[in-house]
Amino acid sequence: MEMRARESVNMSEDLTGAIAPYATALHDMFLHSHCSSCFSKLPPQSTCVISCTMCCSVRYCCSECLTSDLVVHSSSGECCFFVEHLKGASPSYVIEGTSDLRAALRLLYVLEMQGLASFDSINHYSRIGGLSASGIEEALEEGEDIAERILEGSLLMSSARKSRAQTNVSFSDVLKVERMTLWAVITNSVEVQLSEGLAMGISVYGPSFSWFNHSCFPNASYRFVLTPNDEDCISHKSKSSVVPASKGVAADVVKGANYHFLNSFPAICKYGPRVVVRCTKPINKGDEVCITYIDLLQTKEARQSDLWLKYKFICSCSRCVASPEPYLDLILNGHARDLTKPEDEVTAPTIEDLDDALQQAISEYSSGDDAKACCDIIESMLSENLMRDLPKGELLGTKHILHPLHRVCFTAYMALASAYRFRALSLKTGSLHGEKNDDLFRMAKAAAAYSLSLFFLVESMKGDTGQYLSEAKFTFPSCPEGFAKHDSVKYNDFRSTCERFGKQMSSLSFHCWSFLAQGLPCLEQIKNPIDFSWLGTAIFRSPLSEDDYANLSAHNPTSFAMAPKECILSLAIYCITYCKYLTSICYGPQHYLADRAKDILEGINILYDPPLLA
Ligand SMILES: C[S@@+](CC[C@H](N)C(=O)[O-])C[C@H]1O[C@@H](n2cnc3c(N)ncnc32)[C@H](O)[C@@H]1O
Repeated sequence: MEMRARESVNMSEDLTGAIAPYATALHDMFLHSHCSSCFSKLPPQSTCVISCTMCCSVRYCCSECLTSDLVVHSSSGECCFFVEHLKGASPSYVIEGTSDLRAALRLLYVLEMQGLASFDSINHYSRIGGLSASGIEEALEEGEDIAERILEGSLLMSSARKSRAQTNVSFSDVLKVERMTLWAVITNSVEVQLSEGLAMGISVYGPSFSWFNHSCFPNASYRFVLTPNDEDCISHKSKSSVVPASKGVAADVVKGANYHFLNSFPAICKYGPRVVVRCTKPINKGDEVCITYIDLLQTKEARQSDLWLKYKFICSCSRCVASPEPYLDLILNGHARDLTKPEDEVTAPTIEDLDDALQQAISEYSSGDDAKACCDIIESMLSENLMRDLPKGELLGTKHILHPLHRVCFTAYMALASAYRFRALSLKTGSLHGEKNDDLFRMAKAAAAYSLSLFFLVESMKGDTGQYLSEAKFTFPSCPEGFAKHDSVKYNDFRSTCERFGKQMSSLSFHCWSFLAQGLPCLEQIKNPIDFSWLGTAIFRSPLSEDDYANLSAHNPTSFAMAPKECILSLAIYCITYCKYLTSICYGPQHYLADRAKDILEGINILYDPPLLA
């Protein structure tokens, strides 16, 4: 099954209304801090918070949430699972959490109540409640962690369902239904990210969301909204702009799964996160609408491996089948590196070694909060291996050479920008005197420098847009503020705004780069963050014309009118404004990120007289 546009749509329009979930489950770590019905944060020590008296494992923010959820919680077997069966679960369930299993218990219960968990649909179509459960045989045959999770999870589900309290529903003795439901949850559920930016739990939606396929070059995104608190963010769209379609034999499934019936399904989850799909590119009538299931800034190999590991399918989207490989993938593969170094200096295993070291540093940082150790490890790795502006002779003795545009660099910059920001924030919470103040400034400066490197790395990946950064002027008062107010942005507006933004960023960065990179050995090697000409013309088309470069170079940082401090402030303003613009395109102008950007910009404006924002 797939979803196609019923009509032509502009970029940044909601394609669906707010779709209610079939089943949701908070991740284990949020069970005590968030409401299991509506996912909202529970007020600390509030007398209004109510727990399930049987298992004491789930909590609710109010009696309405308790009433709306308690039947599903107890009748699905989730309550019994907490009381009797969790202690029998293997360490993998205890460590990785039980949200998939609990969502599967809940899903199976609601489908059974609607008569939608039929053996026919499961056996003939490999579907349950219209949701695809294909790939389960491959998952079980491979016998890896995922197979263990399905086998053990379905046993736990079955025993919890058998010991649940009163139920009139007859359920099967065999484990097939439990297995299929758990697999349908694993492959159709989405991580719910709300305003905290954390993944709070998972949600499974019906066909109106679950039939959107994946593409590594998607034309739609999705956002979550909580009702009734998030009324502003809810899409009031009455008629969906997408319709289900099917290819070949799957045509039977539309009839079998009975889409219209499934979508008139009463909202079992009265509250809980709704999902809204929004287009991020102009879409023509009849085009397939796709979202992404994975991180797209990865090589084709890594993307395919992610999709296989989690969903057991091989992606056949336009980016994956393109020949020759798209420029973005060439860069992510690090193929560009062979332009300036001896071929045998970079071999796959050395890159893998660096990748392993990098992943280890990142996981130590994310699990142990040791941001300093993470920065030290990654920076020494980059300093030793980065090949930038080094005389050719020096390359010969180097064991590993890392191209600055290699994906390892990309991940390293991302981790460093985050770790330095974390360190700056941690210092900010302490007292701000003497050296601490200097440290805070150094950390914030380093975070900005790595974020900027990241920005230019990403810019350089847009090789197909050629003269991307040239031409237009970007003056702050006329920047995308106006566009962001509208729900729908025209593609040409978007392109010209991006061009203006890129041009202005290049110019400002050129003038404050040496100041930002000072004291960071791996960035000090990069003399000019916007000059990627050393990649060679075969792969890289310069973002700026030779005249542009000449004009920029004519001003050296000392003769440039703006002091680095002012440059950095302007850079920050452009970035936040741009972030607000992109957020409004992908998630709508009411999204919490757009609000946060607005607050920061207003905060900056208050400090200036006359105001920076006209
Ligand atoms: C959430 S469902 C999407 C709807 C699905 N096509 C259906 O018929 O119900 C996910 C499944 O769709 C298929 N799928 C999604 N995107 C795909 C892609 N880009 N290439 C191949 N198969 C894809 C895979 O079988 C995957 O497990």
